[in-house]
This record gives sequence, C-alpha cells and structure tokens, in this order.
Amino acid sequence: MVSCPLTFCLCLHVSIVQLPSSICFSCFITHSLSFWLFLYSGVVNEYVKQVRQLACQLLDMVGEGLGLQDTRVFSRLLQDSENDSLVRLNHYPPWPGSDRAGGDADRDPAGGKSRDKRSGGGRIGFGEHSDPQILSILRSNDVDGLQILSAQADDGGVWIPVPADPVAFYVIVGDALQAMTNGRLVSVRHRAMANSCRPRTSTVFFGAPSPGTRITPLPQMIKPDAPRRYKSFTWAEYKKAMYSLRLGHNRLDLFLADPDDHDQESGISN
Ligand SMILES: O=C(O)CCC(=O)C(=O)O
Ligand SMILES: [Fe+2]
Repeated sequence: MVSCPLTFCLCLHVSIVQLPSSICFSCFITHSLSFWLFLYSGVVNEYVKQVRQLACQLLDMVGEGLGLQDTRVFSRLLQDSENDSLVRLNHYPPWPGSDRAGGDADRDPAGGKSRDKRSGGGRIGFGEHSDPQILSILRSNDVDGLQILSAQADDGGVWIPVPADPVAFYVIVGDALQAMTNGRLVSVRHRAMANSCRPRTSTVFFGAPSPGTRITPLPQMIKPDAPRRYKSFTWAEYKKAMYSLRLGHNRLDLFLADPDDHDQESGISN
C-alpha cells in the first residue's frame, strides 16, 4: 500500500463566529499547527471575511448573469448566521517521480474504467471529486497540481492541468449551485497531483448554506426545454449522503428528479 502524499488537511468551520472558538478539527492536526492557528487567528479571520465577501460578490454576479429578479438569492445563504462554510488547508509534500507515467493517476479512483491515460500518470494528492458546497474559492502557492476534468465525453473526459498562480483566486462551482441552477452551472470535477520536487499548498474557502436550508432548482431555471433535474433536499441531507459515499462518486445523481415529478415545490428556503 502506498501512503497518501497529502500530509495534512485541516478543516475549519467558518460560520459567522470568529476563530479560535469556531475551530472544528475535523482532520488530524499537529500541536504546532494548532498553535500556529491560534497565533494567526486574526489573519485567518480577516482572510475568511474577505474571501467570503468575494464569494458573495461573485454569486451576486451569477444571479445577475442568470437574469434573476432576486440577484442575492445565492449570496444570502453564505451570510446566514448558521451557514456551514469551511476553510481547508491542504499540504502536498514533494513526491519524487510523480511526473512519471504509471502512478496512481492511471487508475480510476471510483473503480471504473480508467480515464487518465492522457494525464501522464503521477501521484494523486487529492483524488477526483466535485466540491459539494455552493462555491469554492481556492488559492495556492506557485506549485502546479490542480487539474480539472473536461466535460464528460464518451471516453470519460480528459484531465486538464490548471497552472498555479499564487496571486489568483480559482473559483469552483459546487454541487449545491448546480442543483439550484437546475444544471445550468456545472460543478467541475477536479483533483490535485503531487509535484515531484516542490511542496504544494492550497487554501480553499467552501461557501455553504445552513444545514436546514432546502436546496432545490429555482423556479426561473425550470423551463419547458429545461425540465426539473433535481429533487429538493436539505444541505444536511446532502452532507449525510456525501459521507456515505466515496470521494469520487457523483453524489448529485442520488437526487435526480423523477421525469414525471412536476409538482415538487421549487425555490430555496431555510
Ligand atoms: O489542492 C488543490 O488544488 C485542490 C484541493 C481541493 O480540491 C479541495 O480541497 O477540495
Ligand atoms: Fe475540491
């Protein structure tokens, strides 16, 4: 068995309450890291505040772009005092030889047919997945590693490397936004590869609604040529389904609407 090249992955709950009282250690964390967080809690709080604001502005632009009357319908969910947003710090130490073919990237993590023959192999740091939340804002150091899966073709898609830019924010649509827009916006499948000689670090803000928020396609997104694609579910129900599945599974498939189910209520509520 090969050990995972992701050395640490730390999740912080970042609802409106401030650090350090809101810290939720959902993953293994060393004492030095918790001390570091305590020391820098002011900086972390400020970062979270700013990045949440950025996410909200982007979501308002999405609302505008979709022609919604209530353009703040998505961003309000991130501003709810009970919102379930997270920040995750990922660290991938160098993994010599990870740019050689024949690494674990040549295997499909979900156990199906291999779709990675054109990725050049390599060592996976964070396996293929889509982010479950509404919107993710990712920032990394200058070490490459992020890859996105091109739109599903018959051959299962192609992995496209996204060059690292330490002064850029990467915006990733999450499953919840895909459901609310009835599939108009698609949550991209992505993964992170280990670099052969330099460590990669990434910090991701995941904007999520409160656990009780009902996620359902907006009525404006349902049209004769775009029938309802998803059932209505709460964020808590979605998380429960997520934890029961493997990382690489397409969880939204569990919530596909029945073709003749026209009378489910639409619209987000909490
Ligand atoms: O580290 C990266 O570039 C990707 C991390 C990621 O996808 C995640 O934390 O959900
Ligand atoms: Fe992700």
